[in-house]
Parts: sequence; structure tokens; C-alpha cells
Amino acid sequence: MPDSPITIPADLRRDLTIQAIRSTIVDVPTVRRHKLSSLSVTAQSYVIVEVRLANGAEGIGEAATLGGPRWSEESVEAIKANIDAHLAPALIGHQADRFEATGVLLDSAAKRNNAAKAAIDTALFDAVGRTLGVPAHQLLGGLVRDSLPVLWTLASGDPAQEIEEAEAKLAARLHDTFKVKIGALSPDADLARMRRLTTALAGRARFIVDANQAWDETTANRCLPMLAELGVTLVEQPLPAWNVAGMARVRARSAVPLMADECVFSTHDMLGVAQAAAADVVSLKLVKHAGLLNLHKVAAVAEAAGIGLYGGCLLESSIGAAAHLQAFAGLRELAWGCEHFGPQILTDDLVEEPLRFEDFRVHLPAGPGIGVTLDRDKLRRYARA
Ligand SMILES: O=C(O)C[C@H]1C=CC(=O)O1
Ligand SMILES: [Mn+2]
Repeated sequence: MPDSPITIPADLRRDLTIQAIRSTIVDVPTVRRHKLSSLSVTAQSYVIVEVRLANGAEGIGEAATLGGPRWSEESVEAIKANIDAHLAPALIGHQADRFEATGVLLDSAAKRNNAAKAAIDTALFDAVGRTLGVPAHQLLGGLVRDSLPVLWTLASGDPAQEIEEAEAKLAARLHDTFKVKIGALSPDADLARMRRLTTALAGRARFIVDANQAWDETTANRCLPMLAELGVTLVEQPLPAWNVAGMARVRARSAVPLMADECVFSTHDMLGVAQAAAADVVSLKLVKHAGLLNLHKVAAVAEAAGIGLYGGCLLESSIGAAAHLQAFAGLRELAWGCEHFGPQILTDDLVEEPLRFEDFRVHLPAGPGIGVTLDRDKLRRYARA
């Protein structure tokens, strides 16, 4: 019997051919200045990727940056240019559900560009999930957890403001663990700042620090015992990303565990860090690992080496944060929780219903794909002219 004019034939409904990929640069202001060792931002810049499949399903993804091409080498301008000229054309006409094969196509179209690739990969998971009516985590192996402990980052550099901010987060039962960005001040000023924070919030909060590569080996060796004495539970990327051997030497002397961040992008980086015994924990991020599937691969290498997992961020909006939660939801162990507070540091979000933060946890959104829906008015409002 012929189909009625309004019925879409099943084979077309399931047609997962990638038809179009669009990229838009957005700038969303932050609620306060956020200072890292070598950069400082008052707005977050993302590239939002929208994918359309032949069946009409659409998917979204986000490439986050921090301070232009300063946190890593990708800026939003470069991400958009490379998506439009090289990455998107490589995928048009291919099947969206062949995630490994699309990864191969992206890798042959461009070296690295991991944030750009991650945004496209996310949009493909979203579009395929929406087509099939399943959440992205189900395409990745299924659910282990549907919420995660989430910390907040203190990064104004002013301890009085930071204590006030932490008190407000504790009172609202949003966050009871704080990551302090160090390295913009001198090591002694940072240690004095850490003493003020840990004293003011003693017994009520836990602290980790992130030096974002600011220290050399002798500084790290001098400061880590004092951070241990202050009860700091984790020190993230104290040395430059290239100095994996130095991280291993510092780690061998340190009472505080070390977390690898900027030194681990690829699975090969992860293997090198594991072989060098340079970290206790690794921070997993889509912008570093080029997509959800690759994030799981990096996690698998870490797991094989007994290295703990931490859900890292680059101050994503609810789009990028939701994509991370989909990937984190299926990891066996995520012993160190996550830091997807990004949506809360923005003055506004880009989705219809932002992520839910409650009881010191961030909750996986329900629904197909990555679980959040783009607010097109917001996209237009924050799109760069
Ligand atoms: O971890 C980083 O290096 C990047 C980012 C994550 C939180 C934050 O404040 O900065
Ligand atoms: Mn970091």
C-alpha cells in the first residue's frame, strides 16, 4: 500500500546521512572576572555546531575555548574556519552513526583541532540519539550514574571575595569542594591566599588547586609540602605540559596527588603519562580528546594504569556540559567527581532548560541525544556579528 502524503517512510526516517553542518561563534559574559595563571576572561567564547541529517533530525555541539588561543592552541576564529573549510566538507554525505569512521574522516581532514572535532562529534551523537529516541550515553555503553559531585572554581584572585563566593555556594548547597586557580600571583602570595581560604572554611569545604603549568620543578617541590599541610587534596598541572618527566619527579616526592590536565590530549599522551608515572589522576575534557568516544578511550588507558578519573571542563555552557555528562555517565569509576559549573558562571545560558545543580551535584538531563535543546533566540543574541 502506498504511504499517505504525510507519512515519512521508515527508511527515510532512519536516513542518517549528514546533510549540513553549520558553525556559529558566540560570546557569553561571565558573572565575574575568571583568572588563570596566564589568562583572564570576562566572557566565554564558544563555537556552536548544528548538524542536520537527511531525516530532518538536528544535533548540537559546542567547542569551548578560554582566553582565545591561550589555554590551548585553538581559538573560536580558528575553530570556525577549520570546521567550515575542512571538517564539515569531509563529513557531508556520510552516515552520522558511524562515529569511529567519522573520526577517521575528521583526522584525515585536519591534524589535531580537537575542540572543533569534539563539537562536531557531539552534534552527531545528539542528532543520532534524537533520531533513535535514546540518550547519547546509551550509544556509548549505557548508564552507570545519572548525577555527579560538582565542584566550583575560585578564580578572582582576591581571597576576601573568594571566601564570600564559597560561603554563598555552601549555603545554597551547590558546591562544597573548591578548585582554586593559582599561578597568576607569586607562589608565596598564592600560599598565603590558600591559608586564608582553608582557615576560613576549615571543616566545611575541600580544596584542590590548579596551577595551569605556572610552576617550575623547584617551585613545585618547595610549595607542595605546604599545600599538603593546608589539606589540599589534589594539585593539577603544576608544571608545563611538556615536562612530564618533571611531573613524575615531583609526584615521587609529594604527599598530595597530582592531576594531569594540559599534558594529556590524546590516548598516546595518556599512555606516556602512565608510563612515566607522572600523575595520580587525569582530567577528561572533550576539547582535549576530540569527542565522546575518544574521551572514553583516554579514560580506558588511564583505568588500565590505575590512574583516577576526573570530569574536567573548559567553562562550557549547558550544551558542552551536557555532552560531558553523557560521556561521564557511562564510565565505571569517576572517583574525583567533576567540575561542570560552567553554566553557572555565565550570565545566561544557550539552552531552553539549563542543567540542574542540586545537593552539591550536577544532574544528567533526561531526553534523547545530549539531553538539552538549543534556544535559537539566545544563539542569535550572543552570536558574534
Ligand atoms: O582546568 C582548567 O585548566 C580549565 C578550566 C576549568 C575550570 C577552570 O576554572 O578553568
Ligand atoms: Mn586545569
